[in-house]
Amino acid sequence: MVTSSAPGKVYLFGEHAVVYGEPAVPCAIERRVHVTATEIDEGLRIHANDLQLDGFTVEYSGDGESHPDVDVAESLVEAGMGYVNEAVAQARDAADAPGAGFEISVEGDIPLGAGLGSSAALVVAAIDAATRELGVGLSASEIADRAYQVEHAVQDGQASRADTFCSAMGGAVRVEGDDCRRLDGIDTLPFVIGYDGGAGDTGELVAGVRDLRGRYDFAADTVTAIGDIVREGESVLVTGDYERLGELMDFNHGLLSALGVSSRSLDSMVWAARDADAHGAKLTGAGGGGCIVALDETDDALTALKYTPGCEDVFRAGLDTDGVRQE
Ligand SMILES: Nc1ncnc2c1ncn2[C@@H]1O[C@H](COP(=O)(O)OP(=O)(O)OP(=O)(O)O)[C@@H](O)[C@H]1O
Ligand SMILES: C[C@@](O)(CCO)CC(=O)[O-]
Ligand SMILES: [Mg+2]
Repeated sequence: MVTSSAPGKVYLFGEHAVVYGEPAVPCAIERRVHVTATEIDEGLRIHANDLQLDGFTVEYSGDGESHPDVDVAESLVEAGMGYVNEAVAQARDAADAPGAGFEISVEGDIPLGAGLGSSAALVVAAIDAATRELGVGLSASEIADRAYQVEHAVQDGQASRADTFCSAMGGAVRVEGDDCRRLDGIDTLPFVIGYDGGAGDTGELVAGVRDLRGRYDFAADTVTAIGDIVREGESVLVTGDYERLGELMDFNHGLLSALGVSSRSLDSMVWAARDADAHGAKLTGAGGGGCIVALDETDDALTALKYTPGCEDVFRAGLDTDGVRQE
């Protein structure tokens, strides 16, 4: 039995634009998904207590047998389990063990579908745990690459390498197309996260931006301008100037808003953080609902968000310099 964990992430800058080849800077945070893999004779059994579909906790046997605890459409369960199914397929491939059976247990403290990269953390940890269980040790970058193939497949081709690379490597990273690297020397960033309790549909939101970008040159220019913010931001990041980083985060949020991926609750959390004198605040991830990230080393934004209508949870999440690891 092997347990591995991998971190979630926030985007300091660059989500959505990264899908069109602009650079992005995601940062791993101290919230993780833990996956335990145990080799069994055949098939795949998954325990995922954090995942609720129509109010039912999921216990799933991927070998075609319906499990009695599940009373929702099998197709819904299949969709929910797609990440684990594909991660296990990658592990079987890496170990050259196509028939290996697994029992997989998943638990984490990253809200699902909220822009904090729970899917990437799940896939990265699952590939690591399942390959180690089969006696194969992949490097973090090999895991990142296989995890990207999984996100790409499950999300119908709508995925960048950003979430999976960041989760596998930890720390602050820079992703531009296939060029992925860790940004050295960034050990701490004062992230405060506000969560509206909701979720956005990543595929739909990415498709919406793609449509706008196709219809209006100024929408395409907006995507390029986000890339410009990232290029500016990465040079500011090494100076540790939070005031300017925050200013660029605010700008980035404005452009994401213009692209139609913010929401009333995300905007109101962003404004609550700014009113409390955070250096800056923006939505993180695909948007539509979920989380914002503010930069604030005081407790002011944290306190303000606690009392902001529409903000269900608020927490500090330090930069996690560790990526995937065996527990
Ligand atoms: N702890 C978990 N247990 C079971 N499934 C999980 C868990 N964490 C993530 N998942 C899977 O990942 C899906 C959420 O992935 P999705 O990409 O929509 O959101 P996210 O990764 O949290 O946010 P984003 O991609 O915007 O950063 C869940 O619906 C589920 O299938
Ligand atoms: C919206 C997006 O840029 C980030 C989602 O966390 C999509 C992706 O990069 O795969
Ligand atoms: Mg995801």
